[in-house]
Amino acid sequence: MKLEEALNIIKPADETAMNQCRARWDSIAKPLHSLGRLEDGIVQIAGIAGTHEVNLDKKALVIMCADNGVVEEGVTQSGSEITAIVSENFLELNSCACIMARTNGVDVFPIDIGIMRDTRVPSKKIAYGTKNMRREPAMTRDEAVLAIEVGIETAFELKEKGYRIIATGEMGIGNTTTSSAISSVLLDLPVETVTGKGAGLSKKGLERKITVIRESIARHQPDREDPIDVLSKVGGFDIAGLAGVFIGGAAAGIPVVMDGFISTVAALVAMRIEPKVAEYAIASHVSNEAAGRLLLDSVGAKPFITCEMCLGEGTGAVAVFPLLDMALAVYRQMSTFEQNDIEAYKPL
Ligand SMILES: Cc1cc2ncn([C@H]3O[C@H](COP(=O)(O)O)[C@@H](O)[C@H]3O)c2cc1C
Ligand SMILES: O=C(O)c1cccnc1
Repeated sequence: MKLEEALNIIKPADETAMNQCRARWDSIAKPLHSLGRLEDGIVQIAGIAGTHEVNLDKKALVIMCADNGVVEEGVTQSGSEITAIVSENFLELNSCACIMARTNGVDVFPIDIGIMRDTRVPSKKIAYGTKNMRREPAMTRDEAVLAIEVGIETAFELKEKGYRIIATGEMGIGNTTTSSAISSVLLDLPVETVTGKGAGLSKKGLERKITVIRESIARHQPDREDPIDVLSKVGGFDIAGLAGVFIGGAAAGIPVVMDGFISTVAALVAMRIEPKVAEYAIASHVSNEAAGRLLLDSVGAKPFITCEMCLGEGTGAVAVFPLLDMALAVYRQMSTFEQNDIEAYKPL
């Protein structure tokens, strides 16, 4: 599906379903709103799915895998070759996110959207890695749109297969550099405020990373009002693909869970392209990366957990599934005030 077409079919979340869901929570024999954000999460999902009969039986984790040309500037501790190795490990479920997913009955879908070599990972490759953004734009505008459309297509495919919720993850050495560049431009914040150590860097390495991001932004002058311009000049295929998953989820009526720093940057890009996407994106945790909290605040999303995680791959997104499952079990099974012959609390 084309980007324009997807944007055109995004509807606001279903108010009736949300009100019915809220009424059910308020009828359950417990203090009002005492499961806090867990209740809000189920209400949000009801609005997205368009029914108060929330069902999260089938869950997917999409991991967009891609390389970043800017790695040749020494902004990471490990080399680009790690992207392909870790991405192929996803196929054997041999990664932190995959093990967490398997523990929770979540199916994993890694996608090679731009790894720099051919891999065994199912391919929707746009190119063999992006260009080095310090020297030239990371990708063309057409490539950025194509990568977004890969994500849109993926969300629709998963909906078609019966999945009820999608967790987002990524694998791409160098993608905290691109994420910081996008954050700095879209949030209009100094590079040093939104840049951290990523998968690990010395103090000197962090200084170099900040300089490289500053130089890349100065060279290309991405237009803050045009998120696709920003994505194509200083972004990556993984982030573009995930932005597409957020847009596709909104268009298909399926909730999409943000993971940490990189995934939330992708959600921010998607929301800047179409603000209605925010209603379909669910926060999970607060990344320990420098801009983790800042980004969540900027997209107006409240996380369920704070575990000081900063791993990526979708680990944080998958970590909230057991919480949502427990909330949903209470929502479905718990008896009401009326059944217990207790006078209901009145909403204030
Ligand atoms: C072995 C390994 C496994 C990973 N799994 C996720 N990441 C995480 O680290 C990368 C971003 O950090 P940076 O921008 O510093 O490269 C991403 O691939 C992210 O998913 C990993 C990183 C490594 C090294
Ligand atoms: O929060 C994240 O997503 C993250 C942070 C550092 C490295 N990789 C991922």
